[in-house]
Amino acid sequence: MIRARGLARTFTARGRSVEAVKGVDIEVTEGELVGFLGPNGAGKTTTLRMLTTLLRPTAGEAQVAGRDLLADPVGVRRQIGYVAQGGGVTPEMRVIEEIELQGRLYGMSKADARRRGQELVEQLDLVNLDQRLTKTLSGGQRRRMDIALSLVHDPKLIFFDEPTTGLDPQSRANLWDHIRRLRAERGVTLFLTTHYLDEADSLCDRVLVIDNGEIVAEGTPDSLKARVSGDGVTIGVAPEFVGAAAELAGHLEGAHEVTLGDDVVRFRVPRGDTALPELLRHLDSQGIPMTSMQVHRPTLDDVFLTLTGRSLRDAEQPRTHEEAAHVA
Ligand SMILES: Nc1ncnc2c1ncn2[C@@H]1O[C@H](COP(=O)(O)OP(=O)(O)OP(=O)(O)O)[C@@H](O)[C@H]1O
Repeated sequence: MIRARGLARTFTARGRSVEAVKGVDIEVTEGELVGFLGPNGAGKTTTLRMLTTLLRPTAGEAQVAGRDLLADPVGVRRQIGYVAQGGGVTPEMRVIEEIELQGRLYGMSKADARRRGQELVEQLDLVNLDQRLTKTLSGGQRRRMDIALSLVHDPKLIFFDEPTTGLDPQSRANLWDHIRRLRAERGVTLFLTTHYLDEADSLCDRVLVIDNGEIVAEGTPDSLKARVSGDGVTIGVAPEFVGAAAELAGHLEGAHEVTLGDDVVRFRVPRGDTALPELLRHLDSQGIPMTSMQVHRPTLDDVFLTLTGRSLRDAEQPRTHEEAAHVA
């Protein structure tokens, strides 16, 4: 569905060059739900805008939905849907009118646009909202309408730019359900950007991690997490036993990163669930009581930390609006 090679974009802002995307390769197969994860300013939106023909790459090439991005941008546009961040709608228009208008813009007859509008309001749970003015919709309802708009021409590939940014947890969960259903019921391929770790983890089949314009990792959320060297284990022991307990922990197979606290020992092992009983036996045999234990499975944040030395949360940088305003 998507095959990009060496896709790059450099911006020139006030004589300064910003390499927003530094030659990325992207492969997405039909029916996949792929997440593009990275901190603010990593290059996600720029990549998405290139793949959706809104921005011309400085270098590279891509096939998107079977069309050549550079040679046939109009063909690409016909095949894809794009749900932008806060896409523009007419505030004084009713939801159904907005969707029907979109159908008309795609060349549908009035009757076809009406039929399609009905289908989509049903599909996206907008039936009771279809006569509302678009400006009165809540954030989550608005996102559902944006999705309906992007689906009017029945695209097989849909791009979402940060679909749930700014939504409360309940609306986010609701939107995830809609996104999952889109894939299950319509078999569409989905490519979304996000800086939410939980979104990438629970929604996406596969995740591409981008940092500073480069893809630093890719794989299923589980395989990425498996690359982090093991589970994090924290055990509690009385302060006088910390040294001895750390020594025992350090001898477990594959144990590393052993650190000592006042009354805790932390370490990593390939499998926390099998290492803990073994450690418990060793502690018992030395008469050391364990007061607490915790196994922390690696998260995508641990993946990012391992790859870049920074936490994804710490890596969040405020966007340089000033730069964006001065594109040469
Ligand atoms: N029009 C522009 N002119 C100059 N620099 C730009 C422009 N657009 C983006 N950039 C810069 O390119 C880099 C990547 O930006 P991009 O918007 O692609 O990041 P992002 O990962 O989508 O971030 P966010 O999560 O904030 O949307 C940033 O350093 C940004 O400041």
